Amino acid sequence: MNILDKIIAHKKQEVAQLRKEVQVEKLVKSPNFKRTPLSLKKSLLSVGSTGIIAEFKRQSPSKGIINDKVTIDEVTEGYIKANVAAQSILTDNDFFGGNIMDVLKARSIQESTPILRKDFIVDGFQIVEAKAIGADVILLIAACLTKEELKNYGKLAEDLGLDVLYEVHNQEELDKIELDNKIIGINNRNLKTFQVDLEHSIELASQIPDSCIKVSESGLSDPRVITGLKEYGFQGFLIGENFMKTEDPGFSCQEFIKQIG
Ligand SMILES: O=P(O)(O)OC[C@@H](O)[C@@H](O)c1c[nH]c2ccccc12
Repeated sequence: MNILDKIIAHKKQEVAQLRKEVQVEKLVKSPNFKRTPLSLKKSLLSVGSTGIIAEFKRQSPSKGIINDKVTIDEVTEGYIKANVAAQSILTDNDFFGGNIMDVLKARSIQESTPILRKDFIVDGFQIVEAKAIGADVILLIAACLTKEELKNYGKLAEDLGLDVLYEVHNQEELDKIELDNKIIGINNRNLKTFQVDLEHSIELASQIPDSCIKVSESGLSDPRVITGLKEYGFQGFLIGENFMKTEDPGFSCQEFIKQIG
């Protein structure tokens, strides 16, 4: 079994258990559920957007512990100061060391910048939960969902006012998505092998219509690469480890953004 299959199998059990413990009605009553989510699309398209989606990630299956010292509060403040287009926060605990409290805390600190709840969505419950914890955007990973699931979960998110980042790694996955006005993230990292390949992403980008926003994800650590990717029509850049592996991720992000210009 590859790591992605393992994570998904685990996630399905986790959500089944959660569904027994938490009533959807309770989520709907939470204060954050009433807010109007911020739009990732708008943020990425706004004039002068840095395009950087900066991630809070303590650990990962491919890298082990990345940073277990910094707090979500200080990193959120640093990323906001750096003028990121959005924040991405991992909420998977078993493989990435995250939790939903991180999103709740970040939301209580900032109300200006979209928050992506980064998890492996396998159930509509997680989408309702995303809204309840104050997230603005969810991730749908094409590698682990069927065409119907992508459509139905996309629709549920949209009905709740949440934006969706659809993640693909190859043509087969891209073919599962209805490509109109969507935000498409091309993951440079193969989630099954952890191999990172930028070339492959650039090729795939040419298969995405202009009505979509293109986001390049993973393995980005050189500001010059961002400038290059912009020429291929990318408007968003999801960066985690390059910031998180430093002592002060917020500061690293500020310096990085200064270098893109
Ligand atoms: O840390 P990196 O290499 O900059 O990558 C960030 C982000 O793209 C990566 O964490 C990611 C992309 N898609 C995912 C899906 C699940 C968990 C994590 C991810």
